[in-house]
Amino acid sequence: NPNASKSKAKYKATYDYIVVGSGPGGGPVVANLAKAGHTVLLLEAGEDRGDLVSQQVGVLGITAAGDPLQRWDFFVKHHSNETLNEKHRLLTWRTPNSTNEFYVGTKPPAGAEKLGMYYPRAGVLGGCSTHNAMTAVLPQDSDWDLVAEITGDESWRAKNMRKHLVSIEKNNYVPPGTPGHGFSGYLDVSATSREQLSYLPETAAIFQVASNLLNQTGDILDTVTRDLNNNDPDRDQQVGFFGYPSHSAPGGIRRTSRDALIAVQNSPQKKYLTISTNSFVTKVLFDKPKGGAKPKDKKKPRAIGVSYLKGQSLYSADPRYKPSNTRNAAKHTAYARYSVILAGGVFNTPQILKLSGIGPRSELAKHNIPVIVDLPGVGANLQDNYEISMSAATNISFTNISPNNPRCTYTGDDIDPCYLLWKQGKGPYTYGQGVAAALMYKSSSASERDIMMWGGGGSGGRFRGFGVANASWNDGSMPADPPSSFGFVMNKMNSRSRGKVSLRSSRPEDTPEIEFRFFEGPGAKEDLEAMEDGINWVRKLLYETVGEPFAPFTEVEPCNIWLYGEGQKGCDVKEFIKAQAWSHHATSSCAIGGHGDRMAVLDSRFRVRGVDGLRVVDGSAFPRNPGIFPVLATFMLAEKGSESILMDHGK
Ligand SMILES: Cc1cc2nc3c(=O)[nH]c(=O)nc-3n(C[C@H](O)[C@H](O)[C@H](O)COP(=O)(O)OP(=O)(O)OC[C@H]3O[C@@H](n4cnc5c(N)ncnc54)[C@H](O)[C@@H]3O)c2cc1C
Repeated sequence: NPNASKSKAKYKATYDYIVVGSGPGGGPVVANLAKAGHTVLLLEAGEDRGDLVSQQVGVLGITAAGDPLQRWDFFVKHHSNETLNEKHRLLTWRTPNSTNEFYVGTKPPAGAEKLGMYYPRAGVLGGCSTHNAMTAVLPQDSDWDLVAEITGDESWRAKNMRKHLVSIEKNNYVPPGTPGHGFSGYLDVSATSREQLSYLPETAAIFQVASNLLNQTGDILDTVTRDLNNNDPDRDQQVGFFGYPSHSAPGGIRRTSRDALIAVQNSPQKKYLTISTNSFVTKVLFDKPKGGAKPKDKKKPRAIGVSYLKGQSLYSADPRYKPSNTRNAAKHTAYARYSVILAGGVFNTPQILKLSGIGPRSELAKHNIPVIVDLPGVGANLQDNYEISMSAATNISFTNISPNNPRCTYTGDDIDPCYLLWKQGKGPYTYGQGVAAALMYKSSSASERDIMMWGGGGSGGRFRGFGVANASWNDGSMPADPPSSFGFVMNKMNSRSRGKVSLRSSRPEDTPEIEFRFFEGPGAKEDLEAMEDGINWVRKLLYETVGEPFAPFTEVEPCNIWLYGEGQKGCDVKEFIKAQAWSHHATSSCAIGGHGDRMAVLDSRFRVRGVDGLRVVDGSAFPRNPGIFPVLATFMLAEKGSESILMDHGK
């Protein structure tokens, strides 16, 4: 870089690269840059809470997700239509006069402030990989191929992207040497086993019928070990049951992007790595060079560093936040010789860009933010998977015949018998996933499998979305499922809604406004039909195919007999899906796009358009929400991003 020595003198730049955020996008980039011998500063707003049991035991993710030491609370709108938003039974309100901070439901107490739908995120070292459900499923090949098609950059083709899985994966469930998998990377990937399902005889019996209904032959205990991430050319057409893969090591130990950083800290390259936690980035700093290396660069502003605040709980999504935290925080600046890389996640990366003057001109003007680049795509194109649950009460109870099946408290302490067993390498927490198998389904008009279902007997299908911790739930519209119930939760991939992330204010500590626009715009009808198709398939399975001893069934979801009465009169499945669907796999708010696309925020090498020295490498970069679960794709994207940065180093 011809400007490097000049910049160094002028700005006392101490790092080659600055990376903001340490989730599956940022964490591996930091590690790769340090491994390549470049000095790198990681600025992470949260703390390192790798010491917490809830981060170590994979199935305690839900405990970690509710923990004020780790969580960031966002409240979002599913729809632009407020009447529809108010129908969701998990709508959340702030209750200033109650012992609980929040109320969840549709009949709030007087004076409660409507917040929106709860949307969990993690504000800690390792980002959401420290508390997510660890489901590690590859995106469809067409998701990668799409990037190649819209940008003309053939390196994004699925057949090339697979090498990034191979390089990071430490696979624990296929025979060593299986093509298309890696066995010595930092990211353990394990899958559920036949043993796990064999302890659940009634669930296994229904799964067997479901498997046969999808023309899968063979014993269900064998089919639930199939590799969901296989390298077959027709993988994205394959339906039926598979093992449920998760980013965890044998014994149910969670693996995260934090592990990539720890590996560097334990290596000779640690001298290149500076991790600064409790460091909340507020703005990217730009230089407007008088003359660039090439004439075409002349007018491009260059990112030279960032401003950040140092201190704990500086973002209002942090439940421990107080305005005085931000007021009292020390202000810092750091400079980068080569590049600043934003990886703050799908909500924060567009927020940081906009606060820095990169975004839609009119929105920046509204908040009196000087425009560096008018980039209308920043915060647009927000996408997510839809989720809905389906379940029915059966005639019998579901059992668990495992010799190690105590009643788990999910507290991860010495009163939790499952944690005590886990420490000995036994019991349900060692499985890595609470569910025994993944079921892939292709709705009738889809060209590839487009739905994943997971669940089972007893608690199966009981998940209805995320509720914020410390809330009262006194809305009678959601009676508990009977213990005899069986069901699935459905994830619909590649949903066609396009939402947005906009600034609420120019204060960095304020969370942005997030509107998903579920089932709005082109493709909404097809998405609804696909989800209804999935529900109808489950109904066919339960009410027409599974017989004794389970029948008769009583529908719990979607057409709840307690809500709709005998015959479920008045229950419109599509209306139910529209009102009650939820999501938590958001991506694509700063998307890669082609040269002629004015909504493209990034080029295919992750460079922010219109400026130099600035990239985005996190879930917000995907032009299309990848597959059913985004995290494995984001880990791979981080490898691709690292490759681009290293190839361009010094250019
Ligand atoms: C409860 C839950 C369950 C999930 N389950 C699954 C699953 O099973 N499978 C799956 O595929 N996906 C799952 N996901 C989604 C998945 O974990 C995310 O898509 C993924 O972690 C996104 O990675 P990221 O790097 O883009 O962002 P994140 O993981 O969100 O990381 C962003 C990081 O940036 C930091 N940061 C943000 N702003 C700033 C700032 N201004 N300054 C400094 N640091 C900042 C944050 O603290 C955070 O550490 C789940 C998510 C949640 C919340």
